[in-house]
Amino acid sequence: MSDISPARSNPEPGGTPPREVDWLLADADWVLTCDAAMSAIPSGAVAIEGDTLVGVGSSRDIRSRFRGRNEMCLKGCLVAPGLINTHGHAAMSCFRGLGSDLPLERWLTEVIFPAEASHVTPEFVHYGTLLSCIEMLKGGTTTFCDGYFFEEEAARAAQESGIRAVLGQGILDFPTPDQPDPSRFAERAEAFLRSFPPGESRLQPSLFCHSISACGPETLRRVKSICRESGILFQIHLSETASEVEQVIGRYGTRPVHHLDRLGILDDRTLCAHAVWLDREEIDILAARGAGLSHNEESNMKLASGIAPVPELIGAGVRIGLGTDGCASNNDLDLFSEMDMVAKSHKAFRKDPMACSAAAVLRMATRGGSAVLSHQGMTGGIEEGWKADLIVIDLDQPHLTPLYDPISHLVYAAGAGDVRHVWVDGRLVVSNGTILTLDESRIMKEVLRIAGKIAGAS
Ligand SMILES: CSC[C@H]1O[C@@H](n2cnc3c(O)ncnc32)[C@H](O)[C@@H]1O
Ligand SMILES: [Zn+2]
Repeated sequence: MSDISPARSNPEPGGTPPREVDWLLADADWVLTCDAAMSAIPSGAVAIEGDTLVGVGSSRDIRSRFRGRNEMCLKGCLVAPGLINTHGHAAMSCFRGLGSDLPLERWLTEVIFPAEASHVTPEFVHYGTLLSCIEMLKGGTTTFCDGYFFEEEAARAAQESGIRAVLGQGILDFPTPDQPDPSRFAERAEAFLRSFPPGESRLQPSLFCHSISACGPETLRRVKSICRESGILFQIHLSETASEVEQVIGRYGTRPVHHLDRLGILDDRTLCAHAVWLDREEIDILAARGAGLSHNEESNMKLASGIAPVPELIGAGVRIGLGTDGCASNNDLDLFSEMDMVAKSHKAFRKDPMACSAAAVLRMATRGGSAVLSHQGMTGGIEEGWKADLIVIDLDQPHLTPLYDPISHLVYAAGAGDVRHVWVDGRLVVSNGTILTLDESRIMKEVLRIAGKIAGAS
C-alpha cells in the first residue's frame, strides 16, 4: 500500500548531499520503464523535478542521489508510464452505449449523426470531455488524442483536467454541429487553430478529416496542407469496414491507402484510425511513409468491423498506438481492458498464442502511442529527461497475487480500478483513486442533465 511518508534519503557517507526534488517515489516493487528493451526495475524509485523525470533506478541508488520535498513509499505497488489513448471522441461519453449492436454504417447514419445534429453543442462537448478526462485519468491514461466538433471546448476541458492531449477539430463535407456550411471547412479549421492557447505544451491542436467517404480529395489536400503549414497532426478514419473499402474503390478506382498516398496525405504527421482492411501493398506504403495507426480493437469488435492485421503491421515496422474510440462504440475509455482484448483477440484469431505478446501490446499503449503523436523521447516511458507522466498500480490485491511477470500482470490481470495515483507533467492529478483537478460529482450531474434531454428526445 502506498503511503505519503518520508522515504529515508540515504546520502553516501562523505559524498555529495542528495539533490532536493519535488517528488521522490521509492520502494516500488517494480518500476516498468517501457524503455526500448521493456525493462522492469525491481525495488525501484523515480525522482521528479518540475515536469521532468530526473532520476530512475533502484531505490538504493535514487535515494542516495535525491531527497523529495514530497516523498512516497510505494511498497506493494508497481510504477508504469501513463498509458496513451491514440484515438477517441471524448465528448461522446454523453452518448455512452447509444445505438449498441448495429454495424458501423447503420450506427452512424441511423443513430449517431442524427443525435449529433440535435444535441452536440459547446456545452455537450465541454461536459462530455470533462467526464472522459476523469475516466481516463482515474484509469491510468495520461495522454489522449481526440477528434470532434467544437473542439475548442474539448481543449478547455483537457486543460482543466490536467491531462495531456492532442485535440483534433473534426472536418466533413457535410453540415456538422459547428459548421453548417461545409464549403467553409478551412475557415473553421483556421478559427480552431487560432483559438488554441499558445505556449501550452501539454495540449496540441490537430485536424481530423472524418474519412475518405466524408471528405473529398480537395478537402483532404487542403486540410493536410494546413496541417503541414502549422506543423500539426492530420487524423482520419481509414479502412474501418470492408464495405468502406469497396465504396472507395468504386468511387476512385483504387484502394484507400493508395488514394491517400496519391493525394500526398501520408507522412509521419498523419494518424490513421482503425486500418482494419489493408492488403500487403498498403501495409508497405504505410511503413514507407512513416504514417501512424491507431488500433482500436474493442470498437472494431463491437461494430463487427473486423480484425486488423496487427502482427503484419508490426512486422513491417508500421508505428502503432492503441485507442478506445468513443464511448458509443466501446463503451468505455479503459486502456487496461483494451490491452487485454488486443493481446487475446489476435491470439484467438490466428490460433497462435505468440501472435501478439503482452510486451508488444504494452509497447503499443505506451511508446507506440507516443511515437504516433510525435511525442517520442518525451512520453510513453520512464526515462531520465522524459516528462513525468506516471501511474501507480496497487498490487496488494487478491487478483494481483502472486506476481511472477510484471508485464503479463499489467496486461492480463490489472484493471483501470487498480490505478491508485497518477502524475501528468509532474503534477499529481489522481491520489488514492480520487481525481484532484475536477469536481467529479458535479460533472456527472451535468452529464446526466444532458443525457436526460437526449433520452427525452429519442
Ligand atoms: C471528425 S471525427 C468525429 C465524427 O466521427 C464519428 N465517429 C465516431 N466513431 C466513429 C467510427 O468508429 N467510425 C467513423 N466515425 C466515427 C463521430 O460520431 C463524429 O461524427
Ligand atoms: Zn473514431
